[in-house]
Amino acid sequence: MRLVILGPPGAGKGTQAERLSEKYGIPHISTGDLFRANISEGTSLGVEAKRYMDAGELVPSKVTVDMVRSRLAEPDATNGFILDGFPRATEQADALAEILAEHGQKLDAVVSFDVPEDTVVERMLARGRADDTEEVIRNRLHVYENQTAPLLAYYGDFVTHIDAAGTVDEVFGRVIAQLDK
Ligand SMILES: Nc1ncnc2c1ncn2[C@@H]1O[C@H](COP(=O)(O)OP(=O)(O)O)[C@@H](O)[C@H]1O
Ligand SMILES: [Mg+2]
Repeated sequence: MRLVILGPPGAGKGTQAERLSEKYGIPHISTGDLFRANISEGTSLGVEAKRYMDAGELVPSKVTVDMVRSRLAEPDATNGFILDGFPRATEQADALAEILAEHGQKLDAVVSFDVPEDTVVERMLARGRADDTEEVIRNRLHVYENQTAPLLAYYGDFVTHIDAAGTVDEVFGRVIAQLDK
């Protein structure tokens, strides 16, 4: 299964992607996690990405797409993957379609986690990651509305909408009920 998870920051994409990865035996690929790993390892990609992440801005698509392209070329991703945090802009969605076409593949599903803004802000403040301060959160939500939300129209009827309010177990139940259809 080749799956993309969309939704605002704090919607619970990473949590659910982890569980889906276990259930379906396919890798959870999170661009945010890949950037954070690069930051801890002190790579030049990490140094570049950190500037944008600290401000709640998108890392430039060129470097992001290159990173995803090499990750998807790894053997564990040949039979499927769960993409979390990518694509985050329509040009990234175009790039993803191209990468998949190069492998003779296409997406099986795009799942959108729908959750009210108040809830995501609460969740992020509770999580307290480095980029989870109130000011950066505000900017990330703004960037989400402007650059990422248009992906819902981009994928149109292909999107499966999930109510992402509720407990982790409740949301997981809703996701697999849709995917197992
Ligand atoms: N596809 C992407 N394109 C550009 N920047 C990205 C992308 N994915 C992650 N980032 C950067 O990493 C930050 C954190 O992303 P992420 O961990 O996915 O946040 P969340 O889990 O709250 O949605 C983003 O605010 C952005 O700076
Ligand atoms: Mg996440």
